[in-house]
Amino acid sequence: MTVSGGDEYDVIVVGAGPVGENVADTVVRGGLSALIVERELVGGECSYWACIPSKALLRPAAALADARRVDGAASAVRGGPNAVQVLERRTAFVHNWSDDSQVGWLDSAGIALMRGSARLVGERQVEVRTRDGGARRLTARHAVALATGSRAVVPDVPGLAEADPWTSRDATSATAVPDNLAILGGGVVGCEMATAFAALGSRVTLVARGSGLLPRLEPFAGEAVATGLKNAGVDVRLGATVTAVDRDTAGVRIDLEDADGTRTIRADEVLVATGRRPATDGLGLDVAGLENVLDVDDSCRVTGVDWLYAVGDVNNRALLTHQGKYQARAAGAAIVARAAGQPVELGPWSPYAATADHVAVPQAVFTDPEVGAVGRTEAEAREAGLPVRTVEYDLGQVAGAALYADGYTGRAKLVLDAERDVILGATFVGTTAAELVHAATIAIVGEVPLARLWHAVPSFPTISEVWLRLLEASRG
Ligand SMILES: Cc1cc2nc3c(=O)[nH]c(=O)nc-3n(C[C@H](O)[C@H](O)[C@H](O)COP(=O)(O)OP(=O)(O)OC[C@H]3O[C@@H](n4cnc5c(N)ncnc54)[C@H](O)[C@@H]3O)c2cc1C
Ligand SMILES: NC(=O)c1ccc[n+]([C@@H]2O[C@H](COP(=O)([O-])OP(=O)(O)OC[C@H]3O[C@@H](n4cnc5c(N)ncnc54)[C@H](O)[C@@H]3O)[C@@H](O)[C@H]2O)c1
Repeated sequence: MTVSGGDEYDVIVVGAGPVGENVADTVVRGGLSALIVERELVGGECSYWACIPSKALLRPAAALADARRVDGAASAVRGGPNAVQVLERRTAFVHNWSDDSQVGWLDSAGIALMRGSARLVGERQVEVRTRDGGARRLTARHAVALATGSRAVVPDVPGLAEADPWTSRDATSATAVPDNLAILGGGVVGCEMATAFAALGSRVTLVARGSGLLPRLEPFAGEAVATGLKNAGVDVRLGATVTAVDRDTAGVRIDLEDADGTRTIRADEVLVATGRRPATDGLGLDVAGLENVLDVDDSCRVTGVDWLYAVGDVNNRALLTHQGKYQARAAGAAIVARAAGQPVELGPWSPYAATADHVAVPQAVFTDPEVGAVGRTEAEAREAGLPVRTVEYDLGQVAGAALYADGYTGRAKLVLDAERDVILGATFVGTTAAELVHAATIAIVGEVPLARLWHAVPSFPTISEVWLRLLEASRG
């Protein structure tokens, strides 16, 4: 193989997902040159196989459910979503898996693109294997930023890998709806895909090994989502371990063990939704003296390697597009400042530090009911040794919620620092509840005292009035 090259850029970014794009954009805006290397599609997992297609699959059923919850509108709703049209709408949102428009954006932003698979081959040296079988050697004058994302984990269950399981990629790019779908994993992917495929007509069995769904969130969120899934016809099996999987001509056979003993379920497809790991295989990390775990500081610079950054899913800090893009803005700003020889202060809330990763990561889960959460759960706050008190409120008691949906059910909870009287965490569960989270994010990041929040008056009659009720409850 011939290695050609000699090209130099100020910054080389590996991976053109949302995070890599934002690192490159930030450094170019800061006056540096940048090349981004991408081996699949510009836009990454989020645009083509994750956030965008999953939300496109979920939204039609949510729109129908919204109408069904309002007397006077419900009678106009006949039947469920049209699966063929839903899949077509999803395909339109992912531009039929073409990245032409995102390539156009890179061009307009002044970011160079090289298609191929990149790996580190020396200090600030990257080799790109191009699709024509060639290889190019590139040099970064200032920094290399790894933004290679994450990969679905397929657990070591006998027969599972051989049974050709779906990962989230297969689910979000499905061209047909399986009659029977088994889902392993009760986290965000498992719950969202169970919601989507049940609405599209699959008989879904969701197998979770823990005692509840969405185990990283407040327990009441997982309980409400489990109830919602059961109401949608999903067979939710908690505390279940998959012991073996086998595929034959009739589909997939899954052996389970739970509190009631052993049993076998059958499905046309099995979706593995048991978490993700950083995509570092073949990246040449050994060249920088690194193992496969990338430890970074708050500017996302890799510990001990001053020219290397790891940003977004690949650093495993927060596997979310918005948080990865936030890291990208901090890392990009730090790269620009360091290139200019300016001091980069990484104290809390500096423009170069992704401080919010530690205290205020927001997440919206698009199940029915929706979940919006930010900051610490009560359990996390207690584990951190913080002085905790909590307030909760029934969202159905808020006038705006009652008007929004007949018989609205939902709940809100604030985790408070009992000494500083500031918010540490917030969780909202209910129809359209994820929209309530950003107010909590602002309060946490701003460390706004409850006494001052009292003056932030929510409009009547919006669901946001839950904030007033929570503050009233916090006054005892
Ligand atoms: C089903 C699903 C739904 C999700 N929904 C949401 C959501 O609603 N909201 C949310 O915030 N997050 C969501 N996420 C998480 C979100 O998708 C990720 O956090 C986000 O994609 C991370 O962005 P990234 O740029 O770090 O990585 P990616 O989007 O994975 O992009 C990495 C890019 O790097 C490229 N690459 C990798 N290795 C190399 C190499 N060696 N050379 C060249 N290129 C390489 C890849 O091809 C890819 O294009 C979801 C995830 C899943 C699985
Ligand atoms: N709306 C959103 O923001 C959104 C949507 C989807 C995904 N995501 C992101 O993608 C990431 C990955 O999602 P995910 O759901 O795959 O991971 P996850 O970590 O949220 O959940 C994985 C679940 O699988 C379980 N599990 C692990 N190994 C298992 C095994 N061998 N058998 C049975 N269960 C097992 C875990 O206990 C956990 O409950 C998340 O961290 C999330 O941040 C976000």
